[in-house]
Amino acid sequence: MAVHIVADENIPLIDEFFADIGTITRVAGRTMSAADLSAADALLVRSVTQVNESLLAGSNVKFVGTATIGTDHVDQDYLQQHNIGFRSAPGCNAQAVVDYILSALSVLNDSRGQAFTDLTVAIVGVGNVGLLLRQRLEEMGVAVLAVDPFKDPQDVGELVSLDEVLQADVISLHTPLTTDGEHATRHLINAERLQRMKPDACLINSCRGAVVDNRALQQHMLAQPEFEAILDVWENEPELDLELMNRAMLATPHIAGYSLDGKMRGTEMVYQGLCECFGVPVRRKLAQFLPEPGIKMVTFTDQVPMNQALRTAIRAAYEIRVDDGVMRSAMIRASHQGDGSLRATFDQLRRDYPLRRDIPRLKVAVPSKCHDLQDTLKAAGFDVRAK
Ligand SMILES: NC(=O)c1ccc[n+]([C@@H]2O[C@H](COP(=O)([O-])OP(=O)(O)OC[C@H]3O[C@@H](n4cnc5c(N)ncnc54)[C@H](O)[C@@H]3O)[C@@H](O)[C@H]2O)c1
Ligand SMILES: O=C(O)[C@H](O)[C@H](O)COP(=O)(O)O
Repeated sequence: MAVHIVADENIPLIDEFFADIGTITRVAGRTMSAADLSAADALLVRSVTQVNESLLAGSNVKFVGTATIGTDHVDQDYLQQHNIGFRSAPGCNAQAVVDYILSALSVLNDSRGQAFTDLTVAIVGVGNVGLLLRQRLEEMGVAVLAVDPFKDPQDVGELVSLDEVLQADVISLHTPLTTDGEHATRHLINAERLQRMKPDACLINSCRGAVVDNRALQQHMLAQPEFEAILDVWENEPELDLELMNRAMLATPHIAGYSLDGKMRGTEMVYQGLCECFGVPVRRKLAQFLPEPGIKMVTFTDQVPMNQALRTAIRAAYEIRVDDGVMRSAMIRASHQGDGSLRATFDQLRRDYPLRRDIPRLKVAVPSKCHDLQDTLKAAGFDVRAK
């Protein structure tokens, strides 16, 4: 049976994984409509497509795959009620988000003349991303506080209350966006909780924009000039609050998870789900398509101070300041153009995002006598070679 697949044009390796399963139609994810699905058996999306009754009613879609970690754009109850198979890509780009946070912390440290180990970092949500971040930071010697009402400390390490977490130097958000129940995360960080943070705390949001009340954050930063925000995600994307962007220490267009490795892993995971749903054998594996990294090795030839070596290695793998600079200049240009330019520019920055690889793909050569440096770089996830 040939499966007709409608796929977001921004999902990589669609032909490589799916061409021998059926026919493929690529459409723009942001503007996908019910008309695009008239002949579809399977739908593959990213986070910018709202998958709900108004998209699916009247279609013959039997499987929906989202090549993303987040699932807040998918009405899973509707899928279940209509017997439509579903697969997301849990953890696919967790490593890329952790790399983003490490690069962000290295910039924060530079601006404050601090080392990684001078900070207490709070992690809100200890799932795939939060737990990997916790492991990396703790092994690097950073003090970590974590909160997660749905997790057992036996599985994810010690947990504290949200009140305690708000006292950390850095608060990094890693929850899904949820709107129901006692622990709903929409506006989890609101004016009152911002008030309870240290005046010079740094809030990092790389999960979903609406987990933070963006207006309250902007006002808080106006009143507390020492407070820093590092923002990858924005309330009402692709709308962007330019005022908030201008106040943020680092601003990026929802690309924390955009490593090649993470995106391709996402495609492989939905491919496996689609094969299972349609009873097709799994013939393709990510390793067939993942290229070798361009930068082969970073070499430290002599004793380098720990913080400097960490910063150099992290930024050789991922330099957040480049993404920040590209976004600011594009958005400022767009703000002088007509209606809709900011939205279009936000999406364009994401569509044309340059190639980036995960930290574990970068080899780092360290003199064999520098044991502490070797250990710390391994803890940060690098492929360390003693020489
Ligand atoms: N910016 C990006 O490019 C990017 C990339 C990947 C993921 N994300 C986002 O990051 C989120 C986290 O990713 P993940 O893979 O770790 O998801 P996950 O589902 O594995 O983990 C989320 C964790 O948050 C916890 N949680 C839920 N409500 C909470 C609350 N009120 N307080 C504290 N913890 C709470 C859950 O129990 C869970 O452990 C995703 O949902 C996605 O929206 C963004
Ligand atoms: O949820 C995720 O996996 C990430 O937010 C992902 O990077 C979103 O990317 P998009 O689907 O919007 O391209």
